[in-house]
Amino acid sequence: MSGKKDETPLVDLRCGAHTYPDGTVGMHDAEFQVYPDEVVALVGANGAGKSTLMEHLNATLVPDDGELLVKGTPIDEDNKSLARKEVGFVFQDPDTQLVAPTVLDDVMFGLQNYGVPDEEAREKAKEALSTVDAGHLKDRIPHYLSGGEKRLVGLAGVLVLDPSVIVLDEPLAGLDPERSRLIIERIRDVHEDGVSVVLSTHDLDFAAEIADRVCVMEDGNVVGRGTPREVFYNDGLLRRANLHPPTAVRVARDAGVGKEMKPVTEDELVEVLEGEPGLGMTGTEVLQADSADGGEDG
Ligand SMILES: Nc1ncnc2c1ncn2[C@@H]1O[C@H](COP(=O)(O)OP(=O)(O)OP(=O)(O)O)[C@@H](O)[C@H]1O
Repeated sequence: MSGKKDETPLVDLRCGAHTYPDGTVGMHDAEFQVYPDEVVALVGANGAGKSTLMEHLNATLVPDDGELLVKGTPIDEDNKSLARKEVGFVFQDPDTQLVAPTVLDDVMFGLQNYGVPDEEAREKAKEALSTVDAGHLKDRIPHYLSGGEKRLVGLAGVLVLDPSVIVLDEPLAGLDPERSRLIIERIRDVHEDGVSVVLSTHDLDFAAEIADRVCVMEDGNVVGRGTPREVFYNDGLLRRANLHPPTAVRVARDAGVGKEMKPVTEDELVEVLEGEPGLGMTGTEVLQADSADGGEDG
């Protein structure tokens, strides 16, 4: 398990239950913490409760019973703005977030809501856009941007508020490999700048590559958590949650290697395979052969 437990969490959610207005229980008996300086991946099958949990982290949703603490402060009706300020949410559907006539106006919007004067807001918004390599988009109409561009602008709109935590719902959904790579790099930059990141994903290769901790959800509950190595080599847990292990785990097993190191990423797998005498293929060749076979996705 990750050694974060002694630190005070930035966000501490205890949710007895969350019931939607139509009576569907979206989440129950769940606890979830976000610690300083970490990337947490939330994984689980469709309908497992990932979005429901994430929307509790900035008090967009509130538990029927339970509580949310942000930096140790309990959040209630009167101080939800603290949760919104500290925990920035980047929606899966970027159109939900982009409302202003231009990209720059959009990124300025949150700051103006907090009473930041226009000129200062404009400068900060430009800075946030360049942080995510989207400065060139500032005069565009948000609605007409590509999916990847919208995702970057959504990220800038959240970063400009200087949050402690950003929450990204399926940040790679619908993106081509190049755009995905760009978003992954930006997430890494944000993390290096000291912001903790929570993201949900169906792509376990991505989770293995980016996360310090992985939390597994099933049927509205967090049923397992640990480092990527702990979670992705836990067959019983993955089966229970209807998940398939990441590519590196499957290939290592098929090749009968890596029992000590337990590779979870492509780079770790290559390292293991290249150290393996008499394999007959380099690590890269094995990976190519796996993808030519149409290696099943997580
Ligand atoms: N607005 C809503 N009204 C009623 N039920 C909802 C609502 N939103 C989600 N649910 C239900 O809550 C449960 C958890 O849904 P949630 O969207 O949190 O899952 P998820 O893990 O994010 O799924 P996916 O991977 O498909 O996005 C599901 O049974 C879903 O049908």
